[in-house]
Amino acid sequence: MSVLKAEQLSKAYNDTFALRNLNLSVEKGEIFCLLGQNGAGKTTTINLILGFLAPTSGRALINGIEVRQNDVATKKHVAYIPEVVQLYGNLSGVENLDFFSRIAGYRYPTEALHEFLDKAGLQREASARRLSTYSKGMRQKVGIAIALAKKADLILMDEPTSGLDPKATDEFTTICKGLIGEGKAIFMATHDIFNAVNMATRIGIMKQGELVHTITNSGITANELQTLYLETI
Ligand SMILES: Nc1ncnc2c1ncn2[C@@H]1O[C@H](COP(=O)(O)OP(=O)(O)OP(=O)(O)O)[C@@H](O)[C@H]1O
Repeated sequence: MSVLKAEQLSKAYNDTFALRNLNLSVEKGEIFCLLGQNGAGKTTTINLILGFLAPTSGRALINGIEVRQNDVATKKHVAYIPEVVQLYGNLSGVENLDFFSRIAGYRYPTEALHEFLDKAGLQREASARRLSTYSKGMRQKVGIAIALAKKADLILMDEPTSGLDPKATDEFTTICKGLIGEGKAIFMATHDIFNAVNMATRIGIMKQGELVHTITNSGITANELQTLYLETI
C-alpha cells in the first residue's frame, strides 16, 4: 500500500484551479520532490494532504486512509515540517521534543529523546539550549526528531532547504536519505533543483496546478533538470 496517494485531487478557488486532478503515489523509501514556480500549487497540495484544506474533488489517502474523513487517524501517520519550524523558544530542544511527543501520545525517557535528536543530526550540547538560540537548520532537526518520535510514516516538508547554508543543506540531505533508509516516505515542495537531484528518488514539476512531469531520478543532472524545468514552466 502506498504511504501517500492522491486521486484526482483538485482544489479550486471560485473558477480558478490551484490544483487540478493530481494523481500520485509515494511509497516507503521514497523522497518525492515537487518543483514549480511561485503559485504553481505546491503548498495547496501539501495542505490538501494534511487535511488543512477540503478538496473541491478527488481525495488524498495516507496509508490507505482517506484524509478528510479520518483526520485524527491520518494525522498519526504524518509529520509536517514547514519552512520555519515553530517551536517554543523558551524551552530547550529536548524539552520541545518531549512536549510534542506527549501531544502525539508518546512518553519517552530522556535518553530516548536524545537518540531521536542524534538521529536528526542535532549536536548533544545544543539540545539543552533554549530554542530561541537555534538556527533555522537546528530547528528543522528538532522538527525531524519530532517526526521520528511520533513514528510518522510520511514526512511532508515545505521549502526545507531555503535559507540553509550549503553545509546545512548537505547535512539535511544525508539525514533525509537516512530516514528513507528506515522506510519513511518524504514528500517535499522545493525550489532547489540541485538538492532535488541530490536527494530525490522522484521529481515532479508542477505548472499552474497540474503535475506535468514526473521523473524517476536515475542519473539526471541538475543542468538537465533545470533545462526541463525552464522549458516546462
Ligand atoms: N485562499 C486562497 N484563495 C484564493 N486563491 C488561492 C488561495 N490560496 C492559494 N491560492 C492560489 O492558488 C494558487 C496556488 O498557490 P500555492 O500557494 O499552492 O502555490 P505554491 O506553488 O506553493 O507557491 P510558492 O512557491 O510561492 O509557495 C495560486 O495562484 C494562489 O494564488
